[in-house]
Order: sequence, then C-alpha cells, then structure tokens
Amino acid sequence: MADDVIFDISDLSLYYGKSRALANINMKISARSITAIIGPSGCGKSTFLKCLDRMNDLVPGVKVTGKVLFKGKNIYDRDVDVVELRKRVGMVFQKPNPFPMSVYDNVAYGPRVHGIKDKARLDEIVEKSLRQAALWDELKDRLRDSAMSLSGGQQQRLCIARCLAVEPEVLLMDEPCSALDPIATSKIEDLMQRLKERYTIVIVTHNMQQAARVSEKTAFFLMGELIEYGETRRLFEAPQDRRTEDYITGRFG
Ligand SMILES: Nc1ncnc2c1ncn2[C@@H]1O[C@H](COP(=O)(O)OP(=O)(O)OP(=O)(O)O)[C@@H](O)[C@H]1O
Repeated sequence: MADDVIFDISDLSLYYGKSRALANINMKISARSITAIIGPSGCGKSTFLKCLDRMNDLVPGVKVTGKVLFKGKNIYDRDVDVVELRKRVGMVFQKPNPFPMSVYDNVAYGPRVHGIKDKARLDEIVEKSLRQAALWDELKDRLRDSAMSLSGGQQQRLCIARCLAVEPEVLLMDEPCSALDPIATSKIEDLMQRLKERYTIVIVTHNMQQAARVSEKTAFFLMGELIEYGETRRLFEAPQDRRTEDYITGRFG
C-alpha cells in the first residue's frame, strides 16, 4: 500500500572519502511495521541505518547521493532541520548507553532539551515512556537511582524509553540485543512487537533467527548493495537470489 510507505529511498549511495559503502539503494519502508536489515559484517547495514536520521553527517568526508524521502520530504534537502528530524527518527545503539544520571533524568532529558520544564508534565512523560518500554513496574521505586546501576537489559529498555519520551515516529535499532542475554533479548523482542502498533521500527541484526522472529520485511545487504528485499518469511523460505540463499544457509558471512 503506497500510502503506508514512511521512507522511500531512491538511488542512495554513500561514500566514506573515495570508498563507496552504499551503492544505489532503492527501498520503501512501511510504517508501523518492523523491517530487518541483515548481511555480513561490513556490508553497510549500520551505514544504511544512519542514513535514515542523517547520523552520517557527523563523519568527516562523507558524501551522500540520491534521496531519502521521509513522509514525502527528502531529508537531505538543505532546509531540513536535523535536530527536528532526529526527534522524529530516534536511534537505539548496540551497547546500552544511558547517561550517567538517574533513571528519571535519562527519560526526562529529551523533553527538557525540547523545552518542557513543568514538573507534573515531565512526571507524566517519564511514567508513560517507562510504561511503553515495559519498565515502569520494575523501576517505579528506583526513579532516583543511577541508570548505571541497572542490568544491561534494563539499561537497553531505558534507552528505548529515552527515545520514546520525545514521541518519535520511527525507532532505528542497531543490533540492540547483541550485548544482552537471551532473556533480556526476548523482552526487547516482545517490546518491539508492542511498539510496532504505533511506531515504525528498522532493526539491524546479525541474528537471522531474530530477523525471522520479529520482522515483517527483511533486506539483505552485501558489499553495500541491496541484494534482496521482501516479506521476511518469503525471503527466508524461498530466497530469489543465490547470494541471499548462501548467506541465510550459512554458506558464507
Ligand atoms: N566512519 C567511517 N569511515 C570510513 N569507513 C567507514 C566508516 N564507517 C564504516 N566504514 C566502512 O563502510 C563499510 C560499511 O560499514 P558498516 O559499519 O555500515 O557495516 P555493517 O554491515 O554495519 O558492519 P557490522 O555488521 O560489522 O557492524 C565498511 O567497509 C566500513 O569499514
């Protein structure tokens, strides 16, 4: 359904200096669904993800060509406010990276930066965000504790809550479970299933079982190219490209 497309990417290429890390990517990402990005190390998964909120702008010598339409507007246009873009498109990283401050202050950080000062309003946002991240019951009596005292899985859900606090539309997740044990991983996966009713999620994962479990669509990247993209079940059960088949059956990667 065309009206469900939130990102429409065309002819996207990215160069680090002279070296091309992404080559002519064409891809449409559906709203309120989970899209998984898979592929061997160095194929450009993280680079691609970072193109969706212009995090690559921070790397010196980067050149991006092509278009990334977010709800119809090219985010690489000159008039785009990158701070506003990153509010709408949040990022969760591989290693949980809470700020060295209390649980409450971590979640209130973004809203405060965006000008919300009222204590009652902040309390409300913190509770709502922690509830959405399935952390409220665990942490409601520890709001003043340091975020660094939480377990790795709790820290990662706190980072998700911190993203949700500024009411984004998209969550980009770069291997969000790679530092977590299976129980914490399954909590994050459950959480993603609940969040996709309201948010668009794009997840980079090395774990093909995870891609198969959580996502509606999967994109397979190889050496900066998008080799195959489609419905997750179809891609894993009946890959159309030999290279996809080789990768998912473990023949290389
Ligand atoms: N800041 C950078 N400067 C120069 N080259 C970079 C930079 N970041 C990534 N690259 C190169 O771009 C290519 C793609 O890297 P990227 O991190 O996107 O791959 P990946 O698929 O996410 O890898 P992994 O699964 O190992 O995290 C690699 O060859 C990498 O060395």
